[in-house]
Amino acid sequence: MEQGLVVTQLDVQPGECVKVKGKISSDAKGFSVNVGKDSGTLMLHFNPRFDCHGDVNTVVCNSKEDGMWGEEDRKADFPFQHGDKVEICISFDAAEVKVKVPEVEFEFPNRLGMEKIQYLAVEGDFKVKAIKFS
Ligand SMILES: CCCO[C@@H]1O[C@H](CO)[C@@H](O[C@@H]2O[C@H](CO)[C@H](O)[C@H](OCc3cn(Cc4ccccc4)nn3)[C@H]2O)[C@H](O)[C@H]1NC(C)=O
Repeated sequence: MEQGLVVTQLDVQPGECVKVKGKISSDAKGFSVNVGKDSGTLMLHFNPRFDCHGDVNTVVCNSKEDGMWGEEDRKADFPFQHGDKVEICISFDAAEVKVKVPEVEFEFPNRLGMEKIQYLAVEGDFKVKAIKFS
């Protein structure tokens, strides 16, 4: 599998936005957008699953602390289709992380109380076209 996009040395503050624009593969099984301190300490692992890990058309969110996954949070909405071009906007504050996609806004607790995003990684069946910080 191709290595996805990884961006380090970021300094994204509360209220600011990380925008990831890209295209979901036409045969996607799943993809993930990860933000946090580094690969082992994630504020949010945002993982739309078309058909993987036993899930079908399910968004799974989680955190990771010192390399250990937290408790998964499965969302009710699945606003993605194979081949979609999407823009995913992630912002946060002391209490929660928000993930805005067309038509739906997902929320996830800022379990680790992280005060900045230093790391972004996009993995799986998603071709990144652009990223923007605003
Ligand atoms: C019921 C007992 C077993 O539970 C299962 O345990 C699996 C292993 O921990 C859970 O799957 C893991 O869930 C994590 C989030 O909680 C992550 O999603 C783990 O994947 C990390 C990962 C990303 N990637 C790159 C990637 C990303 C997207 C598509 C393709 C590759 N490779 N591995 C993924 O392997 C999976 O979500 C979990 N299922 C349930 C229902 O709890």
